[in-house]
Parts: sequence; structure tokens; C-alpha cells
Amino acid sequence: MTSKAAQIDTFIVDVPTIRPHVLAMATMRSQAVVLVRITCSDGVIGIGEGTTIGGLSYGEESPEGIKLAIDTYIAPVLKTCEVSRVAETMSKIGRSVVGNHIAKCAIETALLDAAGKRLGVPVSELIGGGRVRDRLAVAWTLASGNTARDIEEAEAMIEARRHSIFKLKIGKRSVADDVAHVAAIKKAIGNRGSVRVDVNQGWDEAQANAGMKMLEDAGCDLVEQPVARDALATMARLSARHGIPLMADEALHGPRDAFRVAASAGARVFAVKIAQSGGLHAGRDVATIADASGIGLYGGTMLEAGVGTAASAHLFATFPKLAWGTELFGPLLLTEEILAEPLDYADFSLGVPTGPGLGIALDEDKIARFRRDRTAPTLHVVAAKGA
Ligand SMILES: O=C(O)C[C@H]1C=CC(=O)O1
Ligand SMILES: [Mn+2]
Repeated sequence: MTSKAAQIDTFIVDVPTIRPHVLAMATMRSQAVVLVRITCSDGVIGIGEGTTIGGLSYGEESPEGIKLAIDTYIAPVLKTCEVSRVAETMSKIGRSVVGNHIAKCAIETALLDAAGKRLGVPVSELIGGGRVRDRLAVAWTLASGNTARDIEEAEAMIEARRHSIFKLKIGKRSVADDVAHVAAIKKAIGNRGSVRVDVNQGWDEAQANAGMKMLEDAGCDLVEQPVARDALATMARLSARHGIPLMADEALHGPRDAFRVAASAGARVFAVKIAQSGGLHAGRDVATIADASGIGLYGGTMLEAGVGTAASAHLFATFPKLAWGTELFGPLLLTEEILAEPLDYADFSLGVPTGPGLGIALDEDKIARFRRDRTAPTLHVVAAKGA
């Protein structure tokens, strides 16, 4: 039986964050979640997400640009494809659309969701050798911008058994101030948790040399993307000089980057992101290159809501080795749950959904309420409440 994409809907949903999330390049107060819904001619519906961070401040794709790339350039190609053949469809799209990895990730996610539903299996069974684990360790990012508040937040997370791995966002202040902030948090947490930092390309080589030495002495376990994403020689020198591992994030936009970073010995750990890689299969290839090169794996996030987080979880559940855990906490940073049933966070981990496809469903009322293009009825309700 053939299956065509009968209808492709894309929409941006703006969801507030529970507190300001302070990164080196932007402070987030809400997240612009880009969702795609593909209704197939056989009646199966697939959902995907393509989300970035801080408008255009993190990377080259914006939420509006992701939607435009799908609506204007990807959807017409998709309409010509047999969409149950996911790899063939993505390869056809790749021949017409260069780059735009986050948009392609949203589409591939929706196609895999539909394929899994059609076959009655979870997406994790459609990738690589299938699922090797059902739960994933989940880090939390401390990024309130205030050391005392971050310590309070970490204590509460440990107490609630939600997270014991903490990623600190630094690179905005001086190296000495940033290290003092990290050292204070590590001192408070002690051996009850792992403290890591993400510099988001904020340092030059001299700053990174000083910073990595001091961070190692402070008991920090990992330094993510300390320098510019294309500074491969610098990353290699830092990796060779320091005992504390350097993790590549922004340097990895798919398998070709992964090969270059691995071949130049630029990192000891890879943060794999489905969005940055260009989809789940590209993310799997990034992971395979890492594994073959003796590089450790970490499951990264673009702070996606429930759909992208579930898709990432399905991929990370297939990695034979996942030494550094994941940071799939995106839905927990948002004030509103956009899934009908929230994901299962418990015991410092996330349960990988077990139903067909992604194993999740959207809360359509919430979507209607938070869609950027919501129309009169919703506005009317808001006005009536305020009256
Ligand atoms: O890794 C990044 O650079 C982006 C993201 C991941 C966690 C978080 O707080 O921000
Ligand atoms: Mn990062």
C-alpha cells in the first residue's frame, strides 16, 4: 500500500520557561517550539519537532526560518515521495535542500513517528540495531545567572531524585568569575553529583587553557565547546594538554563534522543532537564515528519540548555506550506541557516511551492556546478571563 503526504502542517508554539535561562549568547524567557504534523494518505499522522535556542543567537536556523524551509522548500518535495520509505524520502529532500538540519530533523522525526505507528513499533526499533536501554540518565542545566539560586536549585533536584548531573552555563563573565561560580556549586554538591560546564564557544585558546586547568582543580568533570566550533586545531591542543575531557557540541553538524573532529583528535566526548546533526539517522552516524574513534557519548538537547525530546530519547536508547548520560530535560524547563501525557521523569532518569512511533501525543488544547498564529476564539477566552 502506498502512502503519500496528504497534508503537511507546521506551526510555532511559544512556551514560557520556568525561569530565565541564561546562556553565553542569549537569555531565554520562552521557547519557540516548531512542530510539524504530516497526515499521510493511509490515515497515519506523524509528528515532528525542529527547535533551536535563542532565535538566531545559537545557530544559523531560526524558528521562523525552520517553518519557512519546510513550508516553501521541503513540503513540495515531500508531496512527491512514498513517505513510508523514510530513508529514500530524506535522501530526495537532501538533493533539493542544502543544510537546514533542524528543519530536516523535524521532517524525519514525523516520518519515523508515522512509520513506527504504521508498523506498530517504537521509533527506537527502526534505528540502528534497535533499543539497548529503556531509561536514560538526565542532567539539569543550572543557568539562573545567580550562584546561590543555582545551588538551591541543585539541592532541590537531588532531594527530589530528579537530577544529579549538573551542567553550568558559563562564558559570559571573566574566566576567574566563572570558575569561582563553578567551584562554589561543586563545593556545595560534593560527591552527590557531577558538575560540568558549557562555554558555548565563549573562550579563545588562552582563556580556555587557563579555564580548563582551574575547572579541573575545582572538581569539574567535563568542558563543553570552550572555543569556536571551527577551531579544530585549538580543540585538539586543548584535548591533548588537559586531563579534563573536552566535549564537542557546536562543532558537530552531522557525520562529516564528526569525522573531522574525531580525525583531528579535537574532543574526547561528543554531544549528539538530532537537530544539529540533521535528524535521527545522521545523529546515529555521528555516534558511530565517535564510538569507532574511542570518543565517549552524551545525548544533547536543543531544549526541545516533548516531541523532540522523545525523538532524541529513542535514538539515545539505541547507543551501545552512553558513558556521559543525556540532558533531555527540555520539557521540564517549560511552564506548559504540550504532550497529552508528560514524559516519565523519575529516579534521575527519563523513561523512553514504549508505544508505536514516538509513543506520545500532543495536547491539542494546549497547542491551540500557545500557537503563535492562534486566532480570535483563544484571544477572546483570554480577554474574557481578564474581564
Ligand atoms: O548545549 C547547549 O549548548 C544548549 C542547551 C543544552 C542544555 C542547555 O541548557 O542549553
Ligand atoms: Mn552545548
